Amino acid sequence: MTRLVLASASPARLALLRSAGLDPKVIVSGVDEDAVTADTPAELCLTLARTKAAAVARDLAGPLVIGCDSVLELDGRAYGKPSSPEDAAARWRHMRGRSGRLLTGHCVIDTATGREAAEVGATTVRFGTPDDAEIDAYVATGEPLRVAGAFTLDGPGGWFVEGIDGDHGNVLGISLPLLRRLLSTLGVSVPDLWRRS
Ligand SMILES: Nc1nc2c(ncn2[C@H]2C[C@H](O)[C@@H](COP(=O)(O)OP(=O)(O)OP(=O)(O)O)O2)c(=O)[nH]1
Repeated sequence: MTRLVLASASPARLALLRSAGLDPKVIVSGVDEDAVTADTPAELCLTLARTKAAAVARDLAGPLVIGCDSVLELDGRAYGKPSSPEDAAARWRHMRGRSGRLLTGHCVIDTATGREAAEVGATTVRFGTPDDAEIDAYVATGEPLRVAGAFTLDGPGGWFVEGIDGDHGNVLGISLPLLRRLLSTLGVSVPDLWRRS
C-alpha cells in the first residue's frame, strides 16, 4: 500500500524527499493557485498548502498526504512564480541587495484518521547585487520563471544569493525538520517512513 503521497509537481520537493530516504507517490493536486487569496503571505502559502493536500487526500483512505506552497515575502507582499520574463527581470531589479523571506507552507493529512498538521517555514534570503546584464542573462535561462520568488539556491540563481538564515530545504520547497515535527504530531516517526518507503 502507498504510505506517502506528495501532492506536488515540484521536482525539487520530490528530489529532496528521495534524498532523505523517502519515496513518495506523486499525485499533482491541480489546484488553481490564483483562485486562493489571503491577508498575508504566510496565510497564503499555508492556505495553498492545505488546499493542495486536501484536494489529493479527498480520494484516498490510508496514506499520508503532503502539500506545500512557497512564496517570497518582500515588503509584506507575496511573490510566487513570475508571470513573464519582464516580470522576473523587474523583480530582480527590485530585490537585488535586499533581504526577503522565503515562506513555505506545509500540510500533512493522515487519510487513515483525517487528522491534519500544518505550519509555515520561514527562511531569510539575502540577495546579491547582479547587474542588469546578469539579470537579463539569468532570466534568459528560463529558471526564474519556474520557481517561487524567481530564484533558486541550487541552480544558476545561486550566483546571486549571498546567504540565508534558516532552513535550506525550506527554500528548495520542503523543510525536513519542519515536516518531521508535523509527522510527529500525527504519531508518525521518520524511521517509520524509512522502513515503509
Ligand atoms: N530547485 C529549487 N526549486 C525552488 C527553489 N525555490 C523555489 N523552488 C521551486 C520549488 C517549487 O517547485 C516552486 C514553488 O512553487 P509552488 O510552491 O507553487 O510549487 P509548484 O507549482 O512547483 O508545484 P505544486 O504547486 O506543489 O504542484 O519553486 C530553489 O531554491 N531550488
